[in-house]
Amino acid sequence: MSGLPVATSRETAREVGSIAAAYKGQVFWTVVLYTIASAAGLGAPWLLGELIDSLDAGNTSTVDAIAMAVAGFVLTQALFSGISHYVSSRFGETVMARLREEFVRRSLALPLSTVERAGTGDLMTRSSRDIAQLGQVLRRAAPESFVCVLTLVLTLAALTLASPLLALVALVTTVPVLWAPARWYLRRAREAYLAENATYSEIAEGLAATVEGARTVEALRIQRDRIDKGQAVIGKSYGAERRTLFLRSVLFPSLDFGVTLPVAAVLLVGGLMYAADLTTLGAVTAAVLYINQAGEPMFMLLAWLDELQTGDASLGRIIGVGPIKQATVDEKRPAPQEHGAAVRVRDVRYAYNEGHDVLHGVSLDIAPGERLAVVGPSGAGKSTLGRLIAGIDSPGMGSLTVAGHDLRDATLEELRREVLLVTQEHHVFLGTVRDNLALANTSATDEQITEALTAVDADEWLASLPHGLDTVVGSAELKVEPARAQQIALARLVLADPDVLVLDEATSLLDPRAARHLERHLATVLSGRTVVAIAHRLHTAHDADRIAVVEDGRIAELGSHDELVAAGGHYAALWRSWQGN
Ligand SMILES: Nc1ncnc2c1ncn2[C@@H]1O[C@H](COP(=O)(O)OP(=O)(O)OP(=O)(O)O)[C@@H](O)[C@H]1O
Repeated sequence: MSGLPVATSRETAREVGSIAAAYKGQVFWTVVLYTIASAAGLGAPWLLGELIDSLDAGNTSTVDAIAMAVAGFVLTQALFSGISHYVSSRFGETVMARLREEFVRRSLALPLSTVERAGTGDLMTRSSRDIAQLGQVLRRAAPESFVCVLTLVLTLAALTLASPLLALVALVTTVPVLWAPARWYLRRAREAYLAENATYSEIAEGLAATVEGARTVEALRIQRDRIDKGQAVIGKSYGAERRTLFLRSVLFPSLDFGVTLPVAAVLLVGGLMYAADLTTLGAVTAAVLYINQAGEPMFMLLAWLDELQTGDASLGRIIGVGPIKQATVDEKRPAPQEHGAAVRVRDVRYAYNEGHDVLHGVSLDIAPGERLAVVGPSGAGKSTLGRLIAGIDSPGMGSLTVAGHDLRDATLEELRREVLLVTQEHHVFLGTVRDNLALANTSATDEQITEALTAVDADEWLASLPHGLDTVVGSAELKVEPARAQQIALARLVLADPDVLVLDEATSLLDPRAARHLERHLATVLSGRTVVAIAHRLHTAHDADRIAVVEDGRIAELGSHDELVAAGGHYAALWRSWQGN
């Protein structure tokens, strides 16, 4: 199982840039408000230095005025900090909403085969844990880090004004001590957090598979095996968590040291300077207060770096899900005037695992509106061919077009309009019958939904429901029988009304008589659409315009029922044994 892709650091940086550009106004006001709040915080130490110098000079008349001014600065800082927090939280929530919506769009635009290969656990973890982690970064880490940087720059400027020499002492004792551990940490953190998050996906995937397959696990008595597998993944996750914990346990003590050292150095050098009459007591006091004040943002900034790293890893996982393929107005293809599209398959090869082709150069032309049945032994490659025609997988070699278009270039909307696949697996979502059917066509009226259910012989079932289309289905109490779910899936197909339909054993759960009745009824409703019907029951083949017999990944026979029976090949043998049964 291969996980979904993760965006590179450059791609996440580009995404952050595009978010900042999209919310210029909010970013601007957040910066302005935080700058005012941070600048106001610098007034008090300066004034306290002034106060000490005045008292040192025996002047007490300015004490009240300075105390009032200090109170004014403190109040201004508190007020603007509050407003800044409010503005940045709103900004964070807005961006989160945008990212969540984008994540859903990206996930829905993923090719089914990609989701199948990645497993649902990865998507689930990205949509829950990663989004929550990113929310924490946007709401707190990003604005707080910004405030820390701003406060540090302004504090350094104020410190330089108070005493350039002491500012130099502070810089010399801080930067090298913090630089080395921060650099060491940053070089390792992204990879380590990505690895940690990937293990959460694996845990979720394993749990989801065990829960979904609980019956099979019970039947095969493989509980121990599932538990062992779960524990192995948890062990891996524990290892990944220990790695990030190790990184943090090196970073944080270094930060503590790097923040305390300059205070001691400035006190020492400032004391010596004062003793040598090179500075005033007020300047040393202001310098020490500034450095002390800078300690907290410095420590916080490096601590937030940790959060920013996890946020970066989460953003990479969220936007890495895939680009959103949207047709521009020019690219949009005109809707076909008539239903039914030609399917052209040319020398198509396909392998699930490299080097093991399951289709060995299939070529096939299906005319618009033709019904082609595909028959053949189990494992011959019929479903694989169906998935390729439906655009779920792309051919490894060769070309495949529907109405002249290569499905690889199609947007999700175009794909939906052009070709749909119905297999034996169907899901009935918890909701009303109407909601379940309108999934295929959100603008469908009640009348159209009823007609679609009639087309698949489910009209009597609908009439028997206590609240008709408003009846809620899909929960444990209102479970829909698998055969009924198959009818619902086919009714969705009628509502979606694509040009090409691929039916892979789509009526296999119905009894043969009901299946044949449904297929004939459906054929009338869908007349004119191109249909590829993969079938085990040969009555489907008998009713089709042409039949393709697939054997060992190749088309072994192709022709109408009568032609193939007359030819006396594999199909004729199959038909004889089917009739015998
Ligand atoms: N997801 C997959 N990963 C790997 N191999 C696969 C996968 N799906 C199918 N195969 C293999 O590809 C080959 C063709 O399978 P396919 O399902 O297309 O055959 P089929 O003719 O539809 O069989 P059936 O009638 O049993 O459904 C088989 O050997 C099968 O084991």
